[in-house]
Amino acid sequence: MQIIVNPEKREWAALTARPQMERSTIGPRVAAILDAVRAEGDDALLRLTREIDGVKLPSPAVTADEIEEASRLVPQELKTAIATAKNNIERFHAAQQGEGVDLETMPGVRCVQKAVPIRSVGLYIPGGSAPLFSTVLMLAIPARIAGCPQITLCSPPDKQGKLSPAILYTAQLCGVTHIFKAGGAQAVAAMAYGTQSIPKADKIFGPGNQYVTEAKQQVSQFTAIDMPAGPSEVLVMADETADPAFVASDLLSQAEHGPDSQAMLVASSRELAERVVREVERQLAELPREAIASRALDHSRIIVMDTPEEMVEFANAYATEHLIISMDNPWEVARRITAAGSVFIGNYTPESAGDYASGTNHTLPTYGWARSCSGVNLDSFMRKITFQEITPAGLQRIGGVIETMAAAEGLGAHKNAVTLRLRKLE
Ligand SMILES: NC(=O)c1ccc[n+]([C@@H]2O[C@H](COP(=O)([O-])OP(=O)(O)OC[C@H]3O[C@@H](n4cnc5c(N)ncnc54)[C@H](O)[C@@H]3O)[C@@H](O)[C@H]2O)c1
Ligand SMILES: N[C@H](CO)Cc1c[nH]c[nH+]1
Ligand SMILES: [Zn+2]
Repeated sequence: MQIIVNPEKREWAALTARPQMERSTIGPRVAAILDAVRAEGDDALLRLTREIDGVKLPSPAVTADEIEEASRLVPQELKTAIATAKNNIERFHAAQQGEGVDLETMPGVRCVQKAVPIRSVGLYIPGGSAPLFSTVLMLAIPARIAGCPQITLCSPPDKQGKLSPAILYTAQLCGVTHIFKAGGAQAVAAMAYGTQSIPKADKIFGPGNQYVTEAKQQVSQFTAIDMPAGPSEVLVMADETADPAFVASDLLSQAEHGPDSQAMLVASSRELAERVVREVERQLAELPREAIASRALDHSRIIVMDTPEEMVEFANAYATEHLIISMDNPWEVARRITAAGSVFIGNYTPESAGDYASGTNHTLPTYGWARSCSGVNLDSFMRKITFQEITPAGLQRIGGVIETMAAAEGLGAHKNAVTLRLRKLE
């Protein structure tokens, strides 16, 4: 990892840049996939699955036998761990349920806001380089709590044409209603437009690689999406109170997701930075996904900054998916964070706790989208509808305001809609 000491402000734009595939390459490739699935439905989906994922399927649907077999194949220890994680994620997301709003803004003028679930949601579960069954928990649990009646899941099949037993088991456990073997941009297209087998979703959720993320952004003209949740990234802020081995393990835990992941360290001294580098090298050599992680580290960076204020400013400028604060008085530092997907406080809060089991959601904005987007949460699966009712006395109170404003905008019909009613009340 490259160490940069006290960079000038003008260098920050380059230092906060993400490794991205050329949009001019990936954009047209994804657009062609979307067009094919839109035009030909299941035929294109199965053809693309054969060409890209290298497996010939008779149908994208998962059978009842496959689901039953999956439950037998998942070891009890994993089922117990999934149950604990599910409980924590359910508790954190159920606690996000609001009371709704029902109040009189003026006597006789009642305004109500009510959350209603999205009818049909599509969940993308990554499975290219690792089947992320934990993502099923992160998406299906809030969808169920929100009350979404139709929950469709797509995930890429392996070379034997199967989904991982852990994905199938977790999907069943969390109340997913339709499960399909489809990955990448073609799966996003199938959920966006619907095919003969796959129901059209009103909103598509889930993380994925650059093809999946680009596809979600392209279909967002037709179907809502959660947010761009692309290749994983982490930024660790560390001072002399940090443990270099812990910091290295957190950087590597995101680097191992994919070659286009990015792990950033903002350190308070060069000495700390060098200790972390030594730890990264030591731990990396022992990782099963060493090759993937080391490619991600090629475009990862260590920035050394003199003051905590500068470190905070840089973290906010980077707007990372995951932010770890391994610094003295971490909550005080966290108070000044204005852009991050999810924040991990102190030396004993590894980022992987949020990936799996603490209760927070791991589907989070990447590429700096944390400046304007939230991660997936209960609200993501709802729409808020407003209602209003005005009594005759209420209209007599507010009517003049509406008439004056409508007249000032030159909209006579708007004004009349009030005037006619007020006359009737005279
Ligand atoms: N931001 C988040 O919240 C979050 C959460 C979890 C995972 N992730 C990220 O999700 C990603 C998972 O990626 P993955 O690749 O393992 O699985 P994936 O399921 O996202 O992508 C696999 C699919 O990509 C498609 N694909 C691959 N190469 C292609 C090509 N050349 N042309 C067209 N399509 C192609 C294939 O259809 C394949 O099925 C990682 O980058 C990880 O960091 C992000
Ligand atoms: N870190 C990923 C989000 O960027 C989520 C994940 C799932 N499994 C392991 N990690
Ligand atoms: Zn992770």
